[in-house]
Amino acid sequence: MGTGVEVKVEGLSKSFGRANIWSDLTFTMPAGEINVLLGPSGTGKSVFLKCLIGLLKPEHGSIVIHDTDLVRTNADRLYEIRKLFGVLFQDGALFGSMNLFDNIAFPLREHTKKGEPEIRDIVMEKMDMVGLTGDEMKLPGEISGGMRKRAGLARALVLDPEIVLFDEPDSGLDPVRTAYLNQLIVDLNQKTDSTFLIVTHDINTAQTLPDNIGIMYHKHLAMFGPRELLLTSEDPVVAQFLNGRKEGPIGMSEEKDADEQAAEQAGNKPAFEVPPMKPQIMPTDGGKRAAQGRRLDRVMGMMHELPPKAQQAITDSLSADERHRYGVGVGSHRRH
Ligand SMILES: Nc1ncnc2c1ncn2[C@@H]1O[C@H](COP(=O)(O)OP(=O)(O)OP(=O)(O)O)[C@@H](O)[C@H]1O
Repeated sequence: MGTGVEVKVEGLSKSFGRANIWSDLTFTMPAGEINVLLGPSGTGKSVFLKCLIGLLKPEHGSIVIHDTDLVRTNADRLYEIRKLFGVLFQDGALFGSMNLFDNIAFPLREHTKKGEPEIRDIVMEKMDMVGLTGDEMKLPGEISGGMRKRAGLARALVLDPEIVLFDEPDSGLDPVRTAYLNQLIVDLNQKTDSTFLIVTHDINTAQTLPDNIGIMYHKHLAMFGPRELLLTSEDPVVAQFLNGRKEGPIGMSEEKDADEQAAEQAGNKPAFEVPPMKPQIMPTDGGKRAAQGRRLDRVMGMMHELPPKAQQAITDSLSADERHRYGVGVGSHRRH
């Protein structure tokens, strides 16, 4: 399996005709980390995923992967770079007439010169990874939505992608299936060390799965950063979205109008307390993901730039060894 790669987005803007979707997106997804992108419906999250894989072209800005700017590169290089991506579409996007084995084998037969014995080994390995061993001969119509997603995930992984994009992997799943899928995503990230970007509307997923969170709002990226920064944020948009509240600047049609906001403020609602952070989902085997170690170095290096609550959340998450290694937490009474 290849390891993940950094994705650096700078000053990215996209319009359709005169309708601007978003402007000036600037953020970096660190190599191998799990990133979640949130935002009200229609803010252009899917459009962003399509820009990443080269299906849409932004008018301004750059997306740099392996020193190549996808926005400006030539068609041959774009074709090569696209092979680094695995994509899990919302419904799994499986071919209805093909059994799961053939669906999952499809990218290998299309894009590689591998022989059938090798293809079989790879398909069986990926089916095992997503817990579908024994279901090779089933048709997509014969299995549950959760299984279709896992089959789509196996197919997204067969070319050993360095970047995996998930478009609402939890849509249409019940909370228990979503919990299993999120655990699977963490375990896969541990195995592959690929860079993951997950678009979701599920708040629990956003609170427990990612290393980093981004929120699209009002045609721009309201905030992107380590989970501790966003999950402790008192920024009205970020806190409203991450806690699924009705009160706040986001309304039914994205933004509340001035009257709605004034009425809310006149109601003298008590100030909203950001609830305590939920712990992040850890790999099943009790080990760590390679990205976790790299991320810790990274966030410890940016501590001084973070607000006190985010700093505290990071300090609280450290093990005794880590506290010792980074020389922090003296005087703190929390123990791990
Ligand atoms: N090819 C296109 N041509 C014109 N407009 C488009 C095109 N694709 C998307 N849009 C518009 O871009 C906007 C953002 O759409 P997008 O599907 O990316 O939103 P989203 O944030 O993914 O929404 P949701 O959370 O509901 O899936 C919408 O207004 C949509 O109509």
